Amino acid sequence: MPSKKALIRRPSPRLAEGLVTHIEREKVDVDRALEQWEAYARTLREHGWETIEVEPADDCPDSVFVEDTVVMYKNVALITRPGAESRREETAGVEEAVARLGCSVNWIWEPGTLDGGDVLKIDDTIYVGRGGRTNAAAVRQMRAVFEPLGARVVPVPVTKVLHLKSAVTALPDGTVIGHVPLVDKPSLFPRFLPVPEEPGAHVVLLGGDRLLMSAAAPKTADLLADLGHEPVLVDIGEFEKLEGCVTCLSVRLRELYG
Ligand SMILES: NC(=O)NCCC[C@H](N)C(=O)O
Repeated sequence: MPSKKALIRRPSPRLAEGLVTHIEREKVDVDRALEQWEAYARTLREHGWETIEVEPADDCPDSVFVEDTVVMYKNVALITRPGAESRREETAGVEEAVARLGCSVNWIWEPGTLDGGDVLKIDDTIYVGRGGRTNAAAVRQMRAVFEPLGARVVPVPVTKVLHLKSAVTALPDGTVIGHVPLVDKPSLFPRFLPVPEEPGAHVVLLGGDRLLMSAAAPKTADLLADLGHEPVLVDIGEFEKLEGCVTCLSVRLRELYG
């Protein structure tokens, strides 16, 4: 049954200690981040999404990036085992939240490691980035969980950025978009549209033609608007300093029952 709920998680007061892997560390303004997070959540609600706050994890600096802790397919939640050890404690609160919503719950087990940011779903195709955070054992485990439900799991290499979805996401019609210098192999995707800015590669589908995007990608917003989409821009600059993007601040639950 279609549902429009989105998990979000309030930033930790320790946000500024979050991990940085592929970019230079910059000072994060935690108060500003909180304002940006509130505006992000408000935007989801303004576009018809009921936001559900996962219990905050104040000791986990990266916990606001809730997308990395769970992957949804239909009403089945796969609780991840994050590739960075410092993020492993984030999953407990998320597991509780999805169980309370009536999802079936599965887990990635050791030696598997998986970050939700490495998972891009386009209908029943689930692309998984095999990069710094996600390993082959997790790809096999994900196959075992989701393929019996009708999915096809397609692993793709990720070497230039933190996560697959740091490099590419998909438009409502399934076209994959990405900033070419950061995409390992654009030809792996059946339809690929290059975008001119790195943050332009990240869209969250709000419904209809509406695309939630970073305000840091104005040229891409113009390009996509010119193609008939409706960009909705949010400033998430403090999270971008920690390699976050619009996708990682929420998990949309689109097929819950009851
Ligand atoms: N899915 C995402 O894009 N997550 C961003 C995670 C950023 C965080 N600082 C990390 O390195 O894990």
